[in-house]
Amino acid sequence: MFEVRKLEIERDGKTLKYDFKLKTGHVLAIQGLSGVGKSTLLSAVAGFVNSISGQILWEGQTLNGLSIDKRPVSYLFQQNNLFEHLSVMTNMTLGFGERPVNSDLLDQITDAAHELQVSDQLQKMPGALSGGQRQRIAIIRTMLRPEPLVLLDEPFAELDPQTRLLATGWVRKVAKKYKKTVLMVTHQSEDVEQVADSVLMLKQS
Ligand SMILES: Nc1ncnc2c1ncn2[C@@H]1O[C@H](COP(=O)(O)OP(=O)(O)OP(=O)(O)O)[C@@H](O)[C@H]1O
Repeated sequence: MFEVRKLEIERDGKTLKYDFKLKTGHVLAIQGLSGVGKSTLLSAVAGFVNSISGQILWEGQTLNGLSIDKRPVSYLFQQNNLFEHLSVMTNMTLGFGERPVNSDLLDQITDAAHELQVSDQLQKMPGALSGGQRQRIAIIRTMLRPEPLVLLDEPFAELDPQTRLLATGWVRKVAKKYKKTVLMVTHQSEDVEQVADSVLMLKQS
């Protein structure tokens, strides 16, 4: 179980409040108006933003006070997900610990890249990719990393409708296969239907 219990965060002179539970292995879509605090919630779960009160709990253990690198979290930011000085393939394999990476992981990356139609991009530098290609690379890396809790901030924003359908289907499939617990910010109701088990609608308090 993932639980956010009476969490309060001060931002921009406002107090943002969160309180919800999500079953392990479920995908939650987070929606709400611009500025309501969707990205702030993901940042707090990852440990980039501190709360003034409340708890974030994963499998009964509090994450409050744990440093960013100790949290069981894989995070796709809204922007800047790739290191520009490293090839796409090296970017893909960051965060998996062992070097050289094992052949199972390479197979998973190759299969995912094929499915999301970015196989031809793996040997390039990130600067040579389109926004939508970068986004698919970042989605693959975030989903395949070993951490059980996945945070996706508008992961499909730069994709055309057809590619979006491909990517949403893939995210759902991988989330279920590897029992990932996913918090996904999205403005699109199609994404919610394709990927999510439930919806959290944030409102200004
Ligand atoms: N780095 C920051 N420092 C201070 N305040 C911030 C920061 N980032 C966001 N805020 C403020 O926190 C509040 C919530 O912002 P947040 O980015 O979480 O909203 P959001 O729901 O994700 O919006 P959007 O849909 O536009 O991405 C807003 O009032 C915003 O101005």
